[in-house]
Amino acid sequence: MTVRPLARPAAATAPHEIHARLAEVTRTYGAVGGRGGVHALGPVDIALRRGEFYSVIGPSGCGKSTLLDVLSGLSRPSAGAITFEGRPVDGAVPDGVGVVFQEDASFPWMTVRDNIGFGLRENGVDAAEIGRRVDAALALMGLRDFAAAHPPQLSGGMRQRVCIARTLVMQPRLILLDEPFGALDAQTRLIMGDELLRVWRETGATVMLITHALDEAAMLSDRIGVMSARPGRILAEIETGWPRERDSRIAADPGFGAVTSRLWGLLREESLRAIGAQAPAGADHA
Ligand SMILES: Nc1ncnc2c1ncn2[C@@H]1O[C@H](COP(=O)(O)OP(=O)(O)OP(=O)(O)O)[C@@H](O)[C@H]1O
Repeated sequence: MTVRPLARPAAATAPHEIHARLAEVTRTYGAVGGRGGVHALGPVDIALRRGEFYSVIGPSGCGKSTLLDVLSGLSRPSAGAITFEGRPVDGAVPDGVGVVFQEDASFPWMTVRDNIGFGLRENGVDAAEIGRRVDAALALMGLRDFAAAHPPQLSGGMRQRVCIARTLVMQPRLILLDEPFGALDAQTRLIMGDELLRVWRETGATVMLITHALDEAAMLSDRIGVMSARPGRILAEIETGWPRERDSRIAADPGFGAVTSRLWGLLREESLRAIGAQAPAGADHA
């Protein structure tokens, strides 16, 4: 395990192809005339390497979702520059970027098959190609036997698989996930984490995962960006050094404890700061 502070010169990542980059990115909500508002994020610098699995952890309310929103193009940064495959990301989700959210975004009135093919139909892809891609996504996400079911007939984990499949059929080269397993029980989270690792390996996509779970970040990632309390900055980037062929059983690796303790060592102070900042005035005298 190595800790790479962001202050290192860019040459340190030279052997890696940079797939997406945030440079000096900040986001302030509700500022009027350059004053006031909530400074939610930054400045943040992240250089995502093509094909890596990168997770972001940080204290509650530090700006993790904001980071993902600006990187995806769903919202604009207040300052700084974002690029994907060398082109600026500016106010729209670029082709090649797929986003998965925590909340179940499946359409209950459509079958699983129609849910997964939705984006392709909207984009005017021809029926044969839709059929081919949906079949592949159903197989990849273990949903083949449920193609004709409707989401209300499925468990929470399976509904989230439908949402991931719906993103995968668009063949994203960068997959951004915001707490995708947050609503699931602990065992289902582990299984979904393994499925995500398999999808990552089989598609060769770059993945950025936002999570509040240290062990999830430690298990799944090649690198973990640790954020400060709001306004979130990247305090450190930790390389786990795991092999590409891995699953949740990596938690039994002798090095796993060192990764999680390093993460908690960085996060503990920040989490206390985040809670302190949210406590009502005078609460510590109560
Ligand atoms: N649309 C908005 N308008 C005003 N403030 C916002 C908006 N969205 C987020 N914020 C504020 O920005 C800060 C960062 O929010 P964000 O949701 O990005 O953090 P987070 O780390 O994802 O939070 P959590 O840990 O709860 O998931 C918070 O203080 C939040 O209240």
